[in-house]
Formats: sequence, C-alpha cells, structure tokens
Amino acid sequence: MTNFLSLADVADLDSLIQSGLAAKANPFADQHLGRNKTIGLIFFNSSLRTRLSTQKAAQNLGLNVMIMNVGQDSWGLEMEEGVLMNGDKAEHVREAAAVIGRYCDIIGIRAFAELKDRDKDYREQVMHQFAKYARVPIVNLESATRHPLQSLADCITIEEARNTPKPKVVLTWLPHFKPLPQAVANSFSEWMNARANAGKVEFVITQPEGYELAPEFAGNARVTYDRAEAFAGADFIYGKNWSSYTQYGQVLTQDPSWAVTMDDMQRTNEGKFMHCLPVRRNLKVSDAVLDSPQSLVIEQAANREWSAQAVLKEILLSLTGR
Ligand SMILES: NCCC[C@H](NC(=O)CCC(=O)O)C(=O)O
Ligand SMILES: NC(=O)OP(=O)(O)O
Repeated sequence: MTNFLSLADVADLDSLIQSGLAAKANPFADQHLGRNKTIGLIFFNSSLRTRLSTQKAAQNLGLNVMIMNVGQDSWGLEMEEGVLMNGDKAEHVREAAAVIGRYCDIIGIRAFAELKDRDKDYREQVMHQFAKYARVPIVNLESATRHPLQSLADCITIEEARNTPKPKVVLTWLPHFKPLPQAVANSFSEWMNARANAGKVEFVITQPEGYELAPEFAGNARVTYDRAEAFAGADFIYGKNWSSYTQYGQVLTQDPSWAVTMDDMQRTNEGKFMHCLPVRRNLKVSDAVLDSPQSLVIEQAANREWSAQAVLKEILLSLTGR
C-alpha cells in the first residue's frame, strides 16, 4: 500500500481487518517496522480519536511522531495554483508539502469539507495537493468526502461483535442543527457496500428525503425513507448526521423523531448501536442508548488504534520493500 486515501487503496479488505484484529491481540509484534522512521500528522480541523489513536498506533510500530495543527501551529496554507498570494495564507502547499515530505516518511492529513462548493470539496484538493508535492505516502485522517480509517475500525468492530454470519447493518441519519460533512456516511457506505458485495453483510441506508448520498457512495445499498422498516431486525444501527448532498451543505430538517431511542433499539434484533463520535447526547441519540450494553461506541473508538496500526503496517512494509 502506498497511499491510504480510500477503499480503492486496499488490496484485500478481509486481510486488512484480520491484521487489525491481530494488532489488537498483540500490539507490539511489529515494533521494529517503524524504527528510525517518522510520521507527520497534519490537522486542518479538530480531533480527539484520530489524533490520539494514530499517534498510539504509530508508536506501537516504533515510528517517531510529529503533529501539527495547520493555521494554529503553522502558517495558513494556500491550496490554489497560480494565485496572487495577497490574502491571509502566508505559505503555499507546494513548499509546505515538499518540506514536510523531507522530514517525514509518511504524512497523515485531516481536512474536512468546507460545505460551500460541492465540486471543490468532492475534488479532494488538499489530499491531492499533498500527495502530489510531498512525494511520500499519504494517509487520509478524514478528508472532504471520506474517513477510511474510521470505516476500517467500523468493519473491525462489526466483525468482532456480530453473532450471525451475515448481519443486517443499517446506516441511519440523525438530526443536528449544524451542517456536518458527508465524509463519514459516504465512507461507511462505500466500505459496507464492499462487505455486502462479498456476502458479509446486508446493508440498508435510511434517511429523510433530500439526504441522499452521492451516487458513487450510495452504490447498490438499499435506501429507504421508512425508518421503522429499516430498523426491524437490524443487528447494527450506525447513526450519523450529514448535511444534504443534493442541496449542498444545507440542513433540510432537524426532525427529532430521527434521534435514536431505546424504543427504536427494541425494534432491532437486539442490535448494537454504533457512532464514530463525537456525539451530542439526546440531540442525536438518547443517554439510555449510549449508556446501555447495546452501545458499541467506546469499543468502536478503541478499534481506531488497530485500524490505524493495520494501515501503517501495510505502508511501512511497502516502504521497506517487505
Ligand atoms: N471525525 C468524526 C466526525 C467529525 C465531524 N463531526 C463534527 O464536526 C461534529 C461537530 C459538532 O457536533 O459540533 C463530521 O461529522 O465529519
Ligand atoms: N471519529 C473521529 O474521527 O473522531 P475525531 O474527530 O475526534 O478524530
């Protein structure tokens, strides 16, 4: 694996999931792999899990870790080519990425959607500019349209917690007053469609009208506006808010009946509740659900360490020629 930007960079998803589970069982088995190598983690947005779990995974592999918050610790970075830089951005990504690439063997980048210009967000300019100018492997720590380290942790969590060979997994939209990116939902859908194509899960998306994901991410998933029907018999309920893709970046409804409650969970097949976190209690999901044994959110977040470790291991193996 050279870059980890999306599912397309994964040669064998089953073995990557198994590699995450193996890292969980034996975290320090590969601590020699990263010796004398450095990873830089570059954040354009806030983070708790991604920052700490990726740092921890890198340390488990013996990597040195440097972390930078762009615009707070560093200069603001210009991403556009050929512009007169007379605004608030003091440095161009051409220099910044090239320089960071000289200090680091691997670079992780978090850069959320701005939710103003759909074409611009879906072009993934920040990831592509870094990949072009840094000349070292790039790891997506949540980009404008995807969050693959989260999706891999989600696959690991479902693999661990399932008690049927082909669980029913439901992605359900949750209410929020703020417009949030589509990245987590897009990515989860992309990865679950792959799992469904491999016969590993049944995948259903439920959302209010107007919240349809981009066709390339919804793929062949069964989409229903009938939330109760989607929840019936579900083994996993994966909650997430996202803003509209079709009316780009807009909040079309805040209908509180889409928040997940214990009544909803009782319609499932003793289903487990998942959320990538952070989650706003009682706005998106009730205290009772989050505090019940049906909630997997802490285990899911813990699995971020093992998803990052599986990915960094693959990249280190390709850097060292195996
Ligand atoms: N990395 C996990 C999710 C990050 C982000 N959530 C948020 O911005 C929540 C902010 C809030 O609730 O105020 C998202 O949806 O993509
Ligand atoms: N789930 C997740 O990516 O969390 P952070 O935004 O805190 O990194």
